[in-house]
Amino acid sequence: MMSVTSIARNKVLPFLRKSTKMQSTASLSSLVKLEEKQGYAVVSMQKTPVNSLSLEMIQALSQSLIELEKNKCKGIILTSACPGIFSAGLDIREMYQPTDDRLNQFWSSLQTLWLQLYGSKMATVALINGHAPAGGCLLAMCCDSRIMLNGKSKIGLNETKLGIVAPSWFKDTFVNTIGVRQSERALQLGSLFSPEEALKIGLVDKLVPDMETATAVAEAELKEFLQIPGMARYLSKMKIREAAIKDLSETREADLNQFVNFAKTDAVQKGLGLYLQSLAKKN
Ligand SMILES: CCCC/C=C/CC(=O)SCCNC(=O)CCNC(=O)[C@H](O)C(C)(C)COP(=O)(O)OP(=O)(O)OC[C@H]1O[C@@H](n2cnc3c(N)ncnc32)[C@H](O)[C@@H]1OP(=O)(O)O
Repeated sequence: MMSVTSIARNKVLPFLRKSTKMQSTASLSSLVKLEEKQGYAVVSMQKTPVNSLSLEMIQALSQSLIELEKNKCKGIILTSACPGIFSAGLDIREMYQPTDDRLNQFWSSLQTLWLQLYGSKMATVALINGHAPAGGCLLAMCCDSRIMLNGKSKIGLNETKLGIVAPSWFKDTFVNTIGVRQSERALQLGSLFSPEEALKIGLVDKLVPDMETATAVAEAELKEFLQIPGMARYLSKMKIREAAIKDLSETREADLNQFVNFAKTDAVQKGLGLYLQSLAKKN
């Protein structure tokens, strides 16, 4: 089990051997763990307690994908090392009373991560071993297949419950995954689905009863994708995803401005503040 940086230093993974410039910041490397398997990698988010997607976490994930792709890794299983949580979504503290510079970097890095993961040439399986609200759900939907641990966890785009609006590319990813009607309803209601409900609407592809089974099922799923000739598989995926990817690629600046202006409004700041308080009160 190694961090991005330690893998590069020790030159352990075959697909990381040609590694050149690595993100050297120790804080990034401690957030994502990479494990070598036969021909693929397990990418585990390990930002305790809930894998909230802070700027550093987003950049660590991005850096991991860059290195893996650069070194010809064919597939990944994206999962979490935090018990009961896949990812709590965007780190709300990044959006609450932010500095302009940090907010810009945060959103721009998220755009980059989405473009990388949603358009990845690698085969990608999300092993959703816990809650996956909002940005957590988005990460999972960027993958080619989703295996979810059955139980009490919830998954969905719950942005409206925080008084915020999922941007177009979140919506596009949702629509491409579960269809227009389900997305329209779930986006408005900010629905969070149980694993059984998520399976029913196609938000996840398979449920597993425990982690031992989960790992085996995720590996088998990834291998099924990897058996298909890589270029044919990738270009087929792109036929579904390329319109959304092209759209954000061409409108990044406008999307960034829209997000920054929206996030800084009094109404959004008030809503985020109250939401953070409600999370804190729970404890
Ligand atoms: C215009 C904007 C468009 C972009 C839209 C945004 C997309 C997003 O992703 S917004 C984030 C949405 N996420 C959520 O609504 C999830 C909020 N969290 C939870 O519901 C629960 O924490 C969760 C079910 C994930 C886990 O529950 P527990 O295991 O009971 O943990 P706690 O609730 O006690 O949380 C522990 C600790 O983490 C802090 N936390 C949780 N989520 C976030 C988050 N998203 N960002 C930042 N911090 C988060 C929580 O406050 C606790 O902190 P402490 O009290 O300091 O321990």
